[in-house]
Amino acid sequence: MYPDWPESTADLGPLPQCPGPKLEPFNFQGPQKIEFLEILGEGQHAIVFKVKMLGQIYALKVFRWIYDYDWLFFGEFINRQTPEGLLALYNYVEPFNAECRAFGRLREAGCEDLAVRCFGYVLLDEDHERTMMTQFDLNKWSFNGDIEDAGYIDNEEQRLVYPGKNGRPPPFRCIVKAFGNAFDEDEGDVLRPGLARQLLRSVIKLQKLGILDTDVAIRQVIDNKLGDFSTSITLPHFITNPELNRHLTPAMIESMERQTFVICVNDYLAFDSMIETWNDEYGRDKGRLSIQAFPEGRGCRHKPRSAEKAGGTDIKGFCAPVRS
Ligand SMILES: Nc1ncnc2c1ncn2[C@@H]1O[C@H](COP(=O)(O)OP(=O)(O)OP(=O)(O)O)[C@@H](O)[C@H]1O
Repeated sequence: MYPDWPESTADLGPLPQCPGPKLEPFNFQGPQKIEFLEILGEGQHAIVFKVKMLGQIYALKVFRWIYDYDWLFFGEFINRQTPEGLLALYNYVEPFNAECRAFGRLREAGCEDLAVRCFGYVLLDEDHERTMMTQFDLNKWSFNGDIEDAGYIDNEEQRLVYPGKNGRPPPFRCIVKAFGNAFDEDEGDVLRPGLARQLLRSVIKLQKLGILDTDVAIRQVIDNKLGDFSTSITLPHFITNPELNRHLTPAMIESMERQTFVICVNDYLAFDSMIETWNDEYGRDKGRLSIQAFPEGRGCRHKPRSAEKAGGTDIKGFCAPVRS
């Protein structure tokens, strides 16, 4: 299921292998060569390194092996009996694939300037995996599951749950992005009206391009742009096109229709929430912002909707069918 070890660059095709946008491999113009320089940061889904490749500095996002039951909260629907049931989810909602699809859409639409630039994916070869692990004193648990569960060695090693050929653990999946400055209020970065307006315009444009759930938050801003799409939903997707996944029941489909609406609204609520938080923490010293997605902000005074209030389903997931 995970991409297997390529025998040559000819084995590297666009990913993920499902209908919709895809990301091309990074072109090393020869054998893979990566110089790891430092860790830039980490999040739920990945550890991000500053690297040098072909004489240029990039940010290399190395994805964790997120537990399948955590794939956008779809885990409990995984039909483990058939590889096809798993793939129907994996290709769309597993964080590496979700991010490949969003960047693939930006590229095919000629809108790459809307977000942090992406230069393709990389499957780390064995030598580079060894270098990365030893140079930064990482181990297999550093990448297992999400950031909260990563260190618990009593959990199963997700990387081995779906091994490649001959039972070998599959290669690490990475995405190459432009190296930039992460927004940091502690370093004096200020959320100015111009930046706030630009971010709101980006959310609107991303939705028009069929990229939803873009995790709008100030911590995501790199060089004044959004660029973390590891939980995003890019159309066509089984959430909006249930015919793409024949394992869905009518109750799930009904639930997903409602959730699609909630997710679209939530991108804007997240924007208003970001502004409100900024105003609360820095408004007095650095100037209050009045830019809002909804009239009066926060969805006409509605807070982002919680799971139960959204109709018995989780806000980001679609786990519980509304009627069952
Ligand atoms: N292009 C970049 N240039 C510089 N630093 C970066 C870049 N991309 C990511 N980082 C740093 O790495 C951190 C983690 O990256 P990112 O948000 O993409 O990971 P994630 O696991 O998807 O996060 P989340 O938990 O928010 O989903 C960022 O907060 C930022 O500090």
